[in-house]
Amino acid sequence: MDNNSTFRQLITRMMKYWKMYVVLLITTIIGIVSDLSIAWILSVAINFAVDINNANWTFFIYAGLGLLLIIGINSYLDTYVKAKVSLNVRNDLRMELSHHILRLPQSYYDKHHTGDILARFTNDINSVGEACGTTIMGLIKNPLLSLAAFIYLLTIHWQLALICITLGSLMLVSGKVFGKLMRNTSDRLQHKVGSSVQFLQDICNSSMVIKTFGLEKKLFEKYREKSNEIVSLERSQGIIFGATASSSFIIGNLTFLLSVFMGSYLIATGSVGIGEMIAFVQLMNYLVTPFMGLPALWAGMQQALGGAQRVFDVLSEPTEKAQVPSEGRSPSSFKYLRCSNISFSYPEVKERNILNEVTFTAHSGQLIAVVGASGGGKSTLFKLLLGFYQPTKGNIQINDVDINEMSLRELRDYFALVPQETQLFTGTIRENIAYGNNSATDDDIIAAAKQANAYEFIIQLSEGFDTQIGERGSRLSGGQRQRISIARAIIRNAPILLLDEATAALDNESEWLVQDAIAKLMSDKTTIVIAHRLSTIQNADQILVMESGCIVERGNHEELLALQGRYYSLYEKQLKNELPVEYERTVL
Ligand SMILES: Nc1ncnc2c1ncn2[C@@H]1O[C@H](COP(=O)(O)OP(=O)(O)OP(=O)(O)O)[C@@H](O)[C@H]1O
Repeated sequence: MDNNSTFRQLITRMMKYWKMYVVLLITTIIGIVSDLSIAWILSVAINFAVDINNANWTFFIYAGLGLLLIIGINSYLDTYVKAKVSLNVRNDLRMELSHHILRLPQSYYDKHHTGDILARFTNDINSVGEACGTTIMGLIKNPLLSLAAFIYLLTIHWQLALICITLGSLMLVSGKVFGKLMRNTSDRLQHKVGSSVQFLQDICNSSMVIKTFGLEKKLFEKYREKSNEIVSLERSQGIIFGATASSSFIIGNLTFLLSVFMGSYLIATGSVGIGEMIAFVQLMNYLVTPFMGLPALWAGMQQALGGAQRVFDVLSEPTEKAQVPSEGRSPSSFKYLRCSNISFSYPEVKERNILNEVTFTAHSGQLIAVVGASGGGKSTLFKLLLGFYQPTKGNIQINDVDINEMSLRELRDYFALVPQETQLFTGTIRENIAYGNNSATDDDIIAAAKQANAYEFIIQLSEGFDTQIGERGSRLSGGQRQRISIARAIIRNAPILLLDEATAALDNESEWLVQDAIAKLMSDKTTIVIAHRLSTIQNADQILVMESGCIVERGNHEELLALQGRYYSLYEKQLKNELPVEYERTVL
């Protein structure tokens, strides 16, 4: 995305507040007229002072006081509206970005670090907001003020005005050069800041591993390196800002001094009066100061455009497939799910097939177990069922409908998911269970908690269902987290349960509670389970053994044992020293 297109996109968002910008244009014009009026009043006052008999002091005092009042009100309005427009644009971008990222495909999250997305939400949006208020209005006001001052100067002494404007324009050249440098540095800086936020996020998410493995020193050194890179870029930015400011200062003040010297000469030769000359000097101030500010404003704008580009880059990422209009199919009428010859490779590694000609059918009420070595493609199969990715070959049907013909919402309404790593949200237990079903009542939440064997521990907590569970449920034990996750799936009451069995071992009591909760959840549901403990799936109607993306064996427990193949050796290896535990379920 180039600068122009980024700017166009930004303007589109700003135009929503065109009325505020009209107010700002008016306050800008009033500001400019007030500034020039001060110069005019100065010249009149000095002339009065020189020619005391002609003085109309009453007019002078009223004009001065009136002007001060106008400037005061105008500057309040100007500052307030600029702040308001900034915060509105910031808020709109935050809303737009959050709405968009919630709809981005899973492939986006597989590719991007969340820290990077968070940096766009904070640093980038803030700098864009600033640019939409103070910076852009400065870029409009400064040239206008300079132009108005210049025109006024022309009326006083046009030759002198032309000399001054020629010198002053040199500042624009410096602004252009330094603005470009600033944009480059700021892009690199934003990138580094994003990467350091990612790193910090990883640190915060892994505090227990860091402490246990004694990684504090190593990670601190790594962070120091990242921080040093940021410091070095910020230093470059400081140098560019400094060079911009000092070149503007030198050129501006040279122009100013020149005008003072030449003005003194003109007074001495009687070409202009003292009043006019004072006005001239004041006007030079209005000509030069805005000019001096322009390069820094321009650099700030470039920096903000860099941030805006990073925000728009995310916004231009395509969201999940366009919603197919819902046919009103009801998940409760579920009869079967069929995968027919599905193959799949991830977009980044197209040449590697993760799933190969996978075919199976799950009829209503059945328990299908998927087992096999790590990396065999079991979780990928779930991602396809949930419509996170599309198969590269073959199709998936629910009842008689290809899932591609359903809206994603319609498709996902068929499923409840219990992921391997419980994904809970910061908030209360009540909120976390209720995420499973928007229309859940308090009674539903309590019933789900009871069914998930979570009720007992919840009511023992001081705040009960209103207990805050901490970041991703960090204030709960592993087993408690799993039971909340199961309660969330229970309350969803979807016909198909996708269960990715947790690999983390729990103590016997906790393990029993979790397995009992899962068994209750599975009763009267169609369940597809990724099983890591073969002891839990001996009741399964069909067990699919996956290896390198292919189903290499299928059948029930007894049939597969009798085959004496892959499943048999897995079972032998795993169950030699394990007590068999089975999920009990009610088959419809
Ligand atoms: N987003 C991704 N992009 C590219 N490759 C991926 C992605 N996710 C998984 N893979 C690869 O796909 C293969 C199958 O992964 P998958 O997670 O489906 O295996 P699995 O059978 O569920 O493993 P486990 O039992 O360890 O959870 C692996 O080799 C993995 O490296």
